[in-house]
Order: sequence, then structure tokens, then C-alpha cells
Amino acid sequence: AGWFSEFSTLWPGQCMSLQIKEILHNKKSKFQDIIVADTMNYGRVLILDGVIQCTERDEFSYQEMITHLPVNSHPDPENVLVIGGGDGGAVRELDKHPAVKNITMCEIDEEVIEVSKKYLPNMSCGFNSKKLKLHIGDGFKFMEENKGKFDVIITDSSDPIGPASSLFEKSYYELMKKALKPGGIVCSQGECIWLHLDIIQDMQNFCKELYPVVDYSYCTIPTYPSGQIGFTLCSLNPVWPFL
Ligand SMILES: NCCCN[C@H]1CC[C@H](NCCCN)CC1
Repeated sequence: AGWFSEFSTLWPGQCMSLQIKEILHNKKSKFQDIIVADTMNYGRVLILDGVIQCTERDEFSYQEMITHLPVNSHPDPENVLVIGGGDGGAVRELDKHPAVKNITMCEIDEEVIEVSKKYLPNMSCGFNSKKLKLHIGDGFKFMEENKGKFDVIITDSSDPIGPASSLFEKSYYELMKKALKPGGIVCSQGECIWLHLDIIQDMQNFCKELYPVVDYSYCTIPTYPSGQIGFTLCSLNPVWPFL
């Protein structure tokens, strides 16, 4: 078996490698290269444009945080929107909340969903949720067409190069603010302090111009660069502090 090494200009001078048992899928979608491989000790891994998105062994750490942090910080999180999240893990977690009645998902790449359904059953089981309404399309455009509808918006995205780059800009956070109901909460994949402190600082600063409460949280996750990933949290409810 060979090794997969995660080289990227987003984390120069370092790269994490996983020993691969078997490549299960390797095809270009309309948007990106999609690889699914079986690894020696992290279960199956989903790789988009050479960047590790999730592995079966440690995905729970990220998927649980990106969903339960905002939902557990909201008094009545009935309507939740997920931008991205095509592997299904975020929806799997949201479905567990009795307070969550409607989950809307907007994923740009339908092939990520198809590949997850075929090879990542422990995550794509989320697509069986009775609460789910699935849209295939651009999250930015979806937000423009859905104002004042959501109690929680989760942006489960890849990194700010490629299809997800627009999801790291101030204009996107302005759009999310308009798509939220009063007291709404936003939680986005927020990069890593060891690698992208400048991006994180910029985002915290422009979010503070838009939302009364802004915070940053992080989790440990061995298969992301530097072993951790963060979350940008914003709330329109000035009273409801993040627990
Ligand atoms: N449901 C999983 C979606 C993927 N989120 C990932 C978050 C981390 C990112 N690379 C790590 C970037 C270095 N901070 C890839 C996508």
C-alpha cells in the first residue's frame, strides 16, 4: 500500500500523510477532484482537490462541534440551514436534536453526495433524515434567495481556495445575517490558528461589525493540518452568550 500526502499552499512547509490500503474512487466532478480511499488506521477518507475533508475515525470531532455548538446555544433552533456538508455528517448530528424541526442543505457538488452515499455510510446516513430538504447549488446564491428564514446557519465548507472561497468573505456574512431570523446564530468552518491566524483575525473583525456576539472555538482533529480546526461563531442575540 502507498501513502497519501496532503501538500497545500495553504499550509506551506508541512504536510500530513496517511497510509493507504486501497483507492475506492478517483474522479473529477464539475467542481473538484474527488478521491475516497481506505486507510490503514483512519477508516475511509474523503479527499477533495488533494485536501482531506473527513475520515471515518475522527470526523465526529468536527461534525459534532460544528452542529452542537450553535444548536445548543440557541433557545429554539427549529430551522437550520447547512451550506456545504455534502458528506452528510452535519445533518446526521442535527437530526439528533428534538428541537430541530427543519434542516435545509445547500451543497454545490452533487457528486460529493453520491460518493458519500456509496462509500461513507456512517456519514451519508444523515441524508435519511425526515427533517431534511436538500438543494444542489451555490450557497451564496441560495442565501440571497432565502431571507429571514433560519434560526441557525452552519457553513460546513472546504478551504478558501476553490469552490468555497466566497464563503470566507464579509459579503457572505452580510448575506447570512439577512437569512437569519431574530436571535439567529451562525457557525462556520473557521480554519486553524496555527496556520491561518490572519484569516481568523480578519473574519473576527468584520463579523464584529455585523453581529453583537462573535467568538471562535476549536476542536482537535488528527487528520487536519496541525491537528485542529476552528469555528467562527456569530449571534444576533446579544443576551444569549455562547456556553
Ligand atoms: N464535513 C467536513 C467538511 C470539510 N471541512 C474541512 C475543514 C478543514 C479543511 N482543511 C483544513 C484546513 C487547515 N486549517 C478541509 C475541509
